[in-house]
Amino acid sequence: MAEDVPRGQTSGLTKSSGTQRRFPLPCSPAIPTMAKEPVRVLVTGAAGQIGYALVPMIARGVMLGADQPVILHMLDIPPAAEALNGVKMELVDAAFPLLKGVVATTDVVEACTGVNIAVMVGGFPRKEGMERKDVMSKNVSIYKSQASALENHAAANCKVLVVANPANTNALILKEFAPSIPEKNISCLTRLDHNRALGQVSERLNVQVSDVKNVIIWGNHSSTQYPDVNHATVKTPAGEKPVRGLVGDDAWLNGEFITTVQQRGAAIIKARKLSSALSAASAACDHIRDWVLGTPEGTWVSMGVYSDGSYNVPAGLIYSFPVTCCAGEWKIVQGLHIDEFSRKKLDLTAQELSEEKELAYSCLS
Ligand SMILES: NC(=O)c1ccc[n+]([C@@H]2O[C@H](COP(=O)([O-])OP(=O)(O)OC[C@H]3O[C@@H](n4cnc5c(N)ncnc54)[C@H](O)[C@@H]3O)[C@@H](O)[C@H]2O)c1
Ligand SMILES: O=C(O)C[C@H](O)C(=O)O
Repeated sequence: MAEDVPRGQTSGLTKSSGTQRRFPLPCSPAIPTMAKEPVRVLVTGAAGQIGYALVPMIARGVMLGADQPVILHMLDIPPAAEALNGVKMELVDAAFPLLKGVVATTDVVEACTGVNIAVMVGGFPRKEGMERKDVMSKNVSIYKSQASALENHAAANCKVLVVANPANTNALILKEFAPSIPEKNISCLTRLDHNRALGQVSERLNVQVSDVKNVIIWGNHSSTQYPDVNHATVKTPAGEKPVRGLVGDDAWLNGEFITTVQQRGAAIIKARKLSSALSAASAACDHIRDWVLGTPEGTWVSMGVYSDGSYNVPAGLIYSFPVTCCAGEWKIVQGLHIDEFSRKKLDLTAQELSEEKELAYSCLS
């Protein structure tokens, strides 16, 4: 595989018995620490706007940690090859200490070879006035063909995050056409919606967003998603308090709050004439970081994962659930009370996902 290691980025490293050791530097601890092996991270659609926001975050350690070296694999299509090369040039110019190599290619096999993490952003974004279903036929066929490249060439146990819309259904198609990738390794991004819900609560209560936790996004990354605050809390000097009690306005929480989060993607498109990018890239980092490094004690996050029938969500859909992560594995949070209002919303978004699944298969036949 052609791989360029940015000049000067291996200084201070030497090979010893197949492992890399760091020379003691003036400010380093007396006992030299073992440098970690680089993790290979694939970003498809890397010349696009999410890609442009995402690759520097990964190279800076936002996704995998400040001590984790990475090798970036960037894929785009031939018309974007020159722009992709420009992104690669900028990565070299940024001299990121953690970045140990860059593979920039339009060859899907080269891009997928040996990757440990795959962030699938490549595809056609929704434009103003388009519904997500309009981008379905273009995108599901991409995910069908990239499924086999990942299945055959990625590292064993590669973790896959699908960002491109329709994210849940693209992830489902990828799963179905890559049968040897364990279903627990395939997910889609609803962390952006989760973060949007945290942001709305924090603005409404005028509290730090980092003090709000355990909102839930149920279902599809679409306008049928259900942002649920029934179990969410805010850290206060007097302990953790339920969001519902602190807000004290059920009409807002059951109405405007939900529609604001559901429609936030469309609102960004209306304002920017482009879909969200920096927040999507940041959420993709949050998603992978928590999956790989674990969620904090007592905190859950939302991930689109393969339904096992929990909460009576039909099995066989990629559906967003509250999950906790530990040792690289996610687990759906069980036993949460679902009231009648919520039940209807969980079912409605499941219904849309079943319809999308049918439509996706009809686009592929
Ligand atoms: N899940 C989420 O929360 C979320 C949020 C925002 C955007 N999105 C979606 O993410 C996707 C990317 O958005 P963007 O704004 O970066 O779009 P963009 O058009 O700026 O970039 C997409 C890139 O994908 C490339 N591409 C197209 N087909 C490809 C293929 N077969 N293989 C590899 N690359 C390919 C394009 O050339 C382009 O560079 C869109 O589908 C968008 O709707 C999802
Ligand atoms: O809604 C969209 O198409 C854009 C994106 O998925 C978003 O949520 O910002």
